[in-house]
Amino acid sequence: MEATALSSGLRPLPNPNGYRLSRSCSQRKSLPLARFHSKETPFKKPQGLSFKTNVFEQAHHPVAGDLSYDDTTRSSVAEDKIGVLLLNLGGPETLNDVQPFLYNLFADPDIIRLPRPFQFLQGAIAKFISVVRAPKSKEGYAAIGGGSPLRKITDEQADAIRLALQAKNVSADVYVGMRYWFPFTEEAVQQIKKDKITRLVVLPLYPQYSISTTGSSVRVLQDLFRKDPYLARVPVAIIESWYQRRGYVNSMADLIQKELQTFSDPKEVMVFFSAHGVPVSYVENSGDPYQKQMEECIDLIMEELKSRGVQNNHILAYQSRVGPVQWLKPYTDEVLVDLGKNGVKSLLAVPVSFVSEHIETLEEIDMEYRELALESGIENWGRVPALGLTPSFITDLADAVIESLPSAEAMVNPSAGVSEDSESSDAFGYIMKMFFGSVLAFLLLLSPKMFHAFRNHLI
Ligand SMILES: C=CC1=C(C)c2cc3[nH]c(cc4nc(cc5[nH]c(cc1n2)c(C)c5CCC(=O)O)C(CCC(=O)O)=C4C)c(C)c3C=C
Ligand SMILES: [Fe+2]
Repeated sequence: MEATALSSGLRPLPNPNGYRLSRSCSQRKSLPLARFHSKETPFKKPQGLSFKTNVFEQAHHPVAGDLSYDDTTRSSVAEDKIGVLLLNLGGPETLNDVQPFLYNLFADPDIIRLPRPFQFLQGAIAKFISVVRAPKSKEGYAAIGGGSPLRKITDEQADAIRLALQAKNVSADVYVGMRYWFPFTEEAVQQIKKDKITRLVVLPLYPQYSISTTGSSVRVLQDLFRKDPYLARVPVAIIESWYQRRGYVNSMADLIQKELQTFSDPKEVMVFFSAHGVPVSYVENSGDPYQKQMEECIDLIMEELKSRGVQNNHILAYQSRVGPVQWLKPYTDEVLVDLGKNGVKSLLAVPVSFVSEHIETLEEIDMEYRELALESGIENWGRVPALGLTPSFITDLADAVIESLPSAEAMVNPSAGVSEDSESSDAFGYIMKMFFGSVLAFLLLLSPKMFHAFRNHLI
């Protein structure tokens, strides 16, 4: 997989709604995919690539928490002003934010992937889907208190990582950059520049890499860095995935082991890993490593539990599908029904693709799936909390940051210079796109199948 140079050919887009617009798909160049790693094919750091690192080599570090700055970093790093940028999805903070948040999400060309000739319709399609889906989404957010807890939790995680780094003699400013809501990645990057950070570690809060999550956020970041002469020269390391780190695996195993004890007969409990899905085409056509990494992640957690004498049966299924395409299978709702039919009586749900509580744990798992499971014959239901501020987990993320510091490299080769925006703004083109886009959106709106597919989780 190569780290393709991305053009920074961005221009400001008109913003009729007053909220954030993603750039249009037509401005997009090919996405540099993550370096993948597996047990069979150990990851090797590619020669000559910049702006990415991978902590596979440190994945089997013996004990989380025993690293300190002096152990691993070169002396030149000591003079740096270190920044850590946590990347996350973001979530609507009020019900009024839901539709614009959904708009930002569906306007992302890494979420709705249109064939090139149709890419100019991205904005109109995003508008259509966000308007159609908003009522259903609002119901979900209303059920969990009127908004997403993601910002608050991520801010707390940022603070905890800062303190964990401090305890290891690393002084760092920790920033939060969200992809689809406040504080946006762009805001975080502006602050990083203002604070004159001279070495940056980028830590996406997704254990497994997907084009739709880490890939999308990193693409935005690369565009921002390549456009700015100061940022282009800041050494940056990106920790692309960290599901294989001992600290993460052990922390997950701790949570599962603890929760199993709440059942009257822990040995009989089916451990049910529920991961956020992605469309199958991501994996099969675009090489998204998400499914493979997810399966490896589950294996590692189960191996760890086994080594502790915990031998429960387990299963992995995928939740939260949207729209009229095939998503990774098996689907969580279908598996729950089958397990109930097949006589499983006790089930422990484990959210595994995300490290904070959010709408899909608090509403989809705790409410929708719990109800479905109980209706299907499952009698005893439990759910493992998201890792959140679990100390062993936070300490391990701090270790991952420290380990990656020496490998940070500038985004842009100084001799190559910084690319400038090349596309001039074209008002006529924009009006034409909006006109045809609106016509298409209107036609889509008239299609009951499309309406239904985007309004509900299920097709
Ligand atoms: C690893 C995690 C995630 C992947 C992969 C992912 C892919 C993905 N998501 C959508 C559509 C939606 N996601 C929504 C919310 C949402 N998604 C994730 C994580 C992943 N998404 C999280 C943590 C959240 C919740 C944020 C919060 O507010 O708490 C939503 C909005 C909620 C809803 O209406 O259901 C949508 C829509 C797609 C299409 C996709 C892959 C292509
Ligand atoms: Fe999602």
